[in-house]
Amino acid sequence: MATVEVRDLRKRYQDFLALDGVSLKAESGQLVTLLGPSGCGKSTTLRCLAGFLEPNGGEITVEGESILGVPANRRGFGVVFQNYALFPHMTVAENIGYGLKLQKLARSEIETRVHDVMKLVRLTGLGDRLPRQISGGQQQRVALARALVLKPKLLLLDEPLANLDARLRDEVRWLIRDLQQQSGITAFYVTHDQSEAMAMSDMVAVMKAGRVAQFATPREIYQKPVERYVADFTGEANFLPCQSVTPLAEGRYGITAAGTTLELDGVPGIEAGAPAELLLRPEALSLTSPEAGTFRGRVTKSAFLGAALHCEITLPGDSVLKLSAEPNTVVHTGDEVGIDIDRSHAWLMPEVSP
Ligand SMILES: Nc1ncnc2c1ncn2[C@@H]1O[C@H](COP(=O)(O)OP(=O)(O)OP(=O)(O)O)[C@@H](O)[C@H]1O
Repeated sequence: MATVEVRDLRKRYQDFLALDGVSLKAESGQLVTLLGPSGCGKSTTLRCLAGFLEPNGGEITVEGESILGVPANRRGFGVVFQNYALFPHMTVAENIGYGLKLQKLARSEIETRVHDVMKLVRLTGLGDRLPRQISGGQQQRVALARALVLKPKLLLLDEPLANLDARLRDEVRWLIRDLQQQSGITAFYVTHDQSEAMAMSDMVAVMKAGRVAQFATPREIYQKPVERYVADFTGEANFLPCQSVTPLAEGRYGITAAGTTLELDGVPGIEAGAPAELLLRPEALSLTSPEAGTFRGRVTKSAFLGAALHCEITLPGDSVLKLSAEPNTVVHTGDEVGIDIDRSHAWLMPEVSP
């Protein structure tokens, strides 16, 4: 169990600044996800944590003690990567027990621990197979077992599900989360998959070009993003430009958007008249009659998707809202409709340059 803190981490590759002041913290027993598009610095951050890369600035502490300068093999961390890197000539059990053998533990203890961890990751019965004789999902579970058997202080996972098909991803994802929670181990998890991040994490760091755009719980990241970049990266989103913004209280605003005046919550500190936009997640929107809606617009697209009817409504000023309606709703292209919004799911954000 360990509290891990990363403060103002900087890493330069030749003249390219890959990390430009990354700060985040994992409380003991938490799973913290680094989420972001390719190239934003997720793996670089994880490699600095693992000790494979030396940062150019900043600090990493475990239980308040700096670990910079401690070699990777002395950190006591478990590492699982997307390419499992199993030893091809060793059996599953030998792969899992390899680290314990290096620690020169007694054979009987190695056997017990390997047996226990194989049960935990549901590999019982496969101990004598070679890596090429088991499936991709099973190989990834071997990699996980190999890390867990060492009872690491910290588990570092870099896109561990990337090579698995959709069904296996789901299965291994829940297995990782279950094991991490049961063992109470602190973990950092790298992914570019938003749903994976939302489902598994205690905290999410959304990364943008070598920085952390927002560090918060999955719920906060989704419902209260600090800017469009975060909102876009964490799920379906509609954005409506605001014509006027008036701060009413800390984090509370009066706004006008698409001809409608509203009062709602948003990112604290937006100034009167500053450029701002309204985030409306699809589930915040429902169709109603033109007279009853918060907004009024015309249906420009509708498609039956089975569980829902997907609709696109164009508002005055040409903004488009996408929403899911009840599947038996009858609407036609060109119909005038009203849109009701659930204010608790509407959120005002400052317009930030990309
Ligand atoms: N050894 C290196 N030399 C030079 N540039 C590098 C090196 N490793 C990474 N970079 C660059 O640093 C940036 C961050 O890379 P990093 O691997 O941390 O990104 P990432 O968010 O993990 O991306 P991905 O999801 O594609 O793995 C990228 O622009 C990458 O091209």
